Amino acid sequence: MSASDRLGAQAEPSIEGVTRPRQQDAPLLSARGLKLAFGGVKAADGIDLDVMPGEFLAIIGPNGAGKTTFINMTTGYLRPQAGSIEYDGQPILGLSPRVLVGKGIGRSFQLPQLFTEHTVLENAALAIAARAGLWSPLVPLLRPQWRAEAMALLDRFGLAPLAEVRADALNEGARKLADIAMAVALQPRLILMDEPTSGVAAAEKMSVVETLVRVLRDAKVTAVFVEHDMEVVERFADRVAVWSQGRIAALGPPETVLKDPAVLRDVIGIEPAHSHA
Ligand SMILES: Nc1ncnc2c1ncn2[C@@H]1O[C@H](COP(=O)(O)OP(=O)(O)OP(=O)(O)O)[C@@H](O)[C@H]1O
Repeated sequence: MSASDRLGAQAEPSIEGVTRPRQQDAPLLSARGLKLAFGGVKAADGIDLDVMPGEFLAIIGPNGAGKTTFINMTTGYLRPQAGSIEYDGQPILGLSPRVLVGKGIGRSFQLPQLFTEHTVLENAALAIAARAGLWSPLVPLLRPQWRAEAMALLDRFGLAPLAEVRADALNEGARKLADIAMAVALQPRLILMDEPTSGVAAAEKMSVVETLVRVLRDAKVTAVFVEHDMEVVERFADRVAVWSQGRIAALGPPETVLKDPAVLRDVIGIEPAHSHA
């Protein structure tokens, strides 16, 4: 998918639906019995998951476990063969990514989807213009209010000093933040992030995560993120879901799940020190 597909897909203005009262403790996202097989590969084999408003839920698991498939199903890029997904109490299966963005479901990608020949500021302004339902490579920066909003957005992500830098000249940490800033420009209530720290140098990884967590918490955005770095999971996730062969093998707070001997062995690759042979 190209960067322009991404914004093109998000450019349609949202239609305000009738919101019905929700219980305080109702999940924002609720998946039940999701199944999807590619040939003989079961990428989802009965996924049940509730994500509560305001929580940060990390998804961990080995390569090929079906983590990205879950994000693709939730954001309208893949349709499961069985099961249901509700967002804010409403069924969303079959809705396009564009419609889901309008409903407040944002996403960032493993490989950032930026307009590489444009500056960071232009990228942000384009996302803001897309939210307004307008699309033109030139119009956004001609509108002073979009430029001002784009600068304010970049400032929240600590990217203001890089506003005039072309996206293809950014290091990976800044690129990831710029990508997430574009998703935040679309004002999501829920964001799904596929490996927000992959490729980011170890020295800057924590500051990248601290920045994005601060911005998302300030904006009261609920987050689901795929993560391979257990230190990041431990520090920033409220709960962890462990994916294994298309199923959720464990779910709970990091302090519990990351001590589970099976998780240590199968996901993190550490043999537990004391086993009951
Ligand atoms: N569009 C597709 N067509 C065919 N097979 C697919 C497709 N998408 C995913 N798969 C397969 O489904 C399985 C789960 O893939 P998925 O990308 O969801 O795993 P993952 O847990 O995100 O892995 P990774 O950590 O490597 O990104 C893999 O075996 C993958 O090859």
